[in-house]
Amino acid sequence: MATEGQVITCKAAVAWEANKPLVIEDVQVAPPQAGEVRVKILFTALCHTDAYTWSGKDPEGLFPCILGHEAAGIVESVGEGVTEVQPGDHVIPCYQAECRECKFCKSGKTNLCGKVRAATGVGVMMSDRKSRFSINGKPIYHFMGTSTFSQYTVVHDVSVAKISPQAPLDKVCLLGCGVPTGLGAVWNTAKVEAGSIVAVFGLGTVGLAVAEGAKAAGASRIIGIDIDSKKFDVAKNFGVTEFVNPKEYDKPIQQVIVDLTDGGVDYSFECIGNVSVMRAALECCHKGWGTSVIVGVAASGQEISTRPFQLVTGRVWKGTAFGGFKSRSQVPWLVDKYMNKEIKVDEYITHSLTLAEINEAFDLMHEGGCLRCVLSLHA
Ligand SMILES: NC(=O)c1ccc[n+]([C@@H]2O[C@H](COP(=O)([O-])OP(=O)(O)OC[C@H]3O[C@@H](n4cnc5c(N)ncnc54)[C@H](O)[C@@H]3O)[C@@H](O)[C@H]2O)c1
Ligand SMILES: N[C@@H](CCC(=O)N[C@@H](CSCO)C(=O)NCC(=O)O)C(=O)O
Ligand SMILES: [Zn+2]
Ligand SMILES: [Zn+2]
Repeated sequence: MATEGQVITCKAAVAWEANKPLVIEDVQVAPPQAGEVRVKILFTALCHTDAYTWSGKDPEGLFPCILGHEAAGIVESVGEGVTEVQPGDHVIPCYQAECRECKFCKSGKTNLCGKVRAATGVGVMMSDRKSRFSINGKPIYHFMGTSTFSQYTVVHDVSVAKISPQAPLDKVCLLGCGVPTGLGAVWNTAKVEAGSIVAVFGLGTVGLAVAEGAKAAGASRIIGIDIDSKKFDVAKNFGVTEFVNPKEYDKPIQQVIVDLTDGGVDYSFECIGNVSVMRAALECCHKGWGTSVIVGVAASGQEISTRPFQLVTGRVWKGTAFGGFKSRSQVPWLVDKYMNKEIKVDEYITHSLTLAEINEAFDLMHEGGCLRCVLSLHA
């Protein structure tokens, strides 16, 4: 049955309130307006940023909403003026847009895009500042411009990457967030050189992708730091060469790393979202040149601090969003790299469930053995 131009009623997981279990609801998804694309989501993974917003600690968190931002699907219909994708195209929604026209996109200095960010930060679409989701007439907010915990979603055309139709959507959904973030933090943000000593704080999906990226960049030592020793075995497969569990030391962890590395590491990455660890990650860097990249997302109200002397003496503090990748241009390239077996994806998937089991999937995220759980939306 043709659905183009019609309201679609489908299943979606709705976060009615912070921290309350998600509820599978029948949701009405309006047709895409000018510059918008309606996507049938086939597979979505869960990222810790979904859990963060759901927890109520995200200053941009609005309820009720449909979370989810690491997914893959097929274009169902497009609004007026959309030229770069058409129904049937295989796509990955991109929470970091790329319009190629705004001041950010044209700067050549950042992957951030300003075209739709003001709307996606308040859960609506740009053209009329309204949501395309509703339940019996009550609007439900979008999330990160993606809302992939729904069988159908509407995204801006600048927020969707067309990918190879050969790519398995149940795998490449991961290329919507965590894996590119880690790889890009190393390749684009830090620009790690061969022979570097690297420290990775937090060995979840993002930290393991940092390790994978550092190995590909030719790092000589990749030190993985995690308070869960169970992470260490699996981390070896992603390139981690040595492990440190801060719980096993009395000294501050930055001192432990400095002592292990003759003065500090060349590059460090914080992949947890803990502001004390962010400080340790900066302070374990080598005097004169060590660079620390903040990847983890810290809760509303949290602030970072260090002695300015740390920066005066040459350490550099940076951050990264989506690993600095330009989404629409580079996600298809990452998909091709996966298809050519140049980057891992399958190895990060530890669990597969259905949309109806989404609350169990969130519970799994807090267990050490879970990296990414992929949900099938139409099973
Ligand atoms: N900047 C971006 O664009 C971007 C993109 C994706 C995810 N993120 C953020 O990156 C972070 C990591 O995401 P993830 O999915 O890999 O999370 P995760 O929870 O799977 O991994 C975090 C790891 O950190 C470890 N850990 C927790 N506290 C620690 C401590 N004090 N010291 C050492 N290790 C500790 C945990 O045991 C776990 O292994 C999250 O904050 C997420 O929101 C940021
Ligand atoms: N609303 C949050 C922002 C959190 C944040 O920093 N998000 C990252 C992506 S995390 C993906 O898992 C990001 O890309 N930030 C840049 C942007 O949002 O434009 C908060 O305010 O804490
Ligand atoms: Zn994410
Ligand atoms: Zn732009």
